[in-house]
Amino acid sequence: MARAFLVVMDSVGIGGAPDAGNFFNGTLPDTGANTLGHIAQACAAEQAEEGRSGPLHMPNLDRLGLGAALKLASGVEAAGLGAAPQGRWGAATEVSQGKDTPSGHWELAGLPVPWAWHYFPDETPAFPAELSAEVARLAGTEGILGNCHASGTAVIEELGAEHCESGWPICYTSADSVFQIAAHEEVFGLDRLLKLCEDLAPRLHEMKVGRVIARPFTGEAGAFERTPNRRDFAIMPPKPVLTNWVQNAGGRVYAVGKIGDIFSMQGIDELRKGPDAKLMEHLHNLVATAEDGSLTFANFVEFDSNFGHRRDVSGYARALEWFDAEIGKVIGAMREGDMLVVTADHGNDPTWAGSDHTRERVPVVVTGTGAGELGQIGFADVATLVARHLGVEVPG
Ligand SMILES: O=P(O)(O)O[C@H]1O[C@H](CO)[C@@H](O)[C@H]1O
Ligand SMILES: [Mn+2]
Ligand SMILES: [Mn+2]
Repeated sequence: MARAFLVVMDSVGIGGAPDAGNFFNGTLPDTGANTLGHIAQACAAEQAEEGRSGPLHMPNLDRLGLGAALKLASGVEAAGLGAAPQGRWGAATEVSQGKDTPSGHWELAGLPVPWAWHYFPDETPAFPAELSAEVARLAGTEGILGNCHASGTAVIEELGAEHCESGWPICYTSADSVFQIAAHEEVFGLDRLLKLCEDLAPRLHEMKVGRVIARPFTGEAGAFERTPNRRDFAIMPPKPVLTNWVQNAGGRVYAVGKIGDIFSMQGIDELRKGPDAKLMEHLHNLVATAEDGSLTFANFVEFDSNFGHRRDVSGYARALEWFDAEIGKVIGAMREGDMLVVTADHGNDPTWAGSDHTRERVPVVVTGTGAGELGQIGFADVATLVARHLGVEVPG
């Protein structure tokens, strides 16, 4: 019987989005942004040599059609990519009006976002006065810090010491529809931060802000570090998605990584979390143990959070090469009747300006179901591919 493994490489876009000009990093439109293409080109030009060397080495995903998908999406060819595909492969275009994680994942799971997200303006203060006052009231503080667009690592460096002194939460946003709160795990308290985000979330969801994100950090001034206790309080998907379809048909659904948060646990039987290295162990275990009829839906976030937003090209390339080697082992362990789909949710070109996501097409490479070109498809076609493989009905 069939099993499906749907694996999202967070932010591994392949350029070519037809509406990239409507999305921005600061004042620069995303036109021409190409996460995988620009990384591969930098590697080939020996401009990504920290902790690795030479052309981007991703033989396993490339053999399935990763380089072919890149070329189809954006016309870009790069050394190290472009083998003759042995899997099914295509380039997917998003229709949801958001270049963020929930928009991408919901649409991959069959639900294009049916509303316009609320974004906060790139000015200081970024938040309306009543909202800031409400955050302070819920936190039990006299005010908030930040109140601006920021990179999360830069903002704790800048305001962390003041936060430790005053106890005021650091609130910031980005080009995504997010309200993020950074606070020191010991000084402010982790439970208190999580409670604050949870209490605040309904009000922000009402405004169509996609997520309230707790960003705990630790350490001393000058050496603050974020901890893995981040939590996203995301708006609920307004309709059933792939996870629900599979569950309703009697299949077990495993979520690995951020998938639980992104879908507010809708349609999910079991959640396994951790840093990406741990998530890969979970994926290997699930390939060995998941039941017939099951869906394993995994997100690997560190491409995005550790390297894309940080504009670290070498780091991103190292992560891609590690991931490719691990996926090679996953493929080797697959059984008859298994389908593996590897895709992405948006771009985050580390060679681009700013520190935000980039609007791009994404690769869709599939193994276990023969070879051939899927061509230019939509994100939601991924849900259909998986559902059909599992024999699950696609509503609507
Ligand atoms: O800079 P950091 O805090 O990593 O924030 C990033 O993470 C958010 C959620 O993925 C994005 O919207 C971006 O702001
Ligand atoms: Mn993402
Ligand atoms: Mn991100």
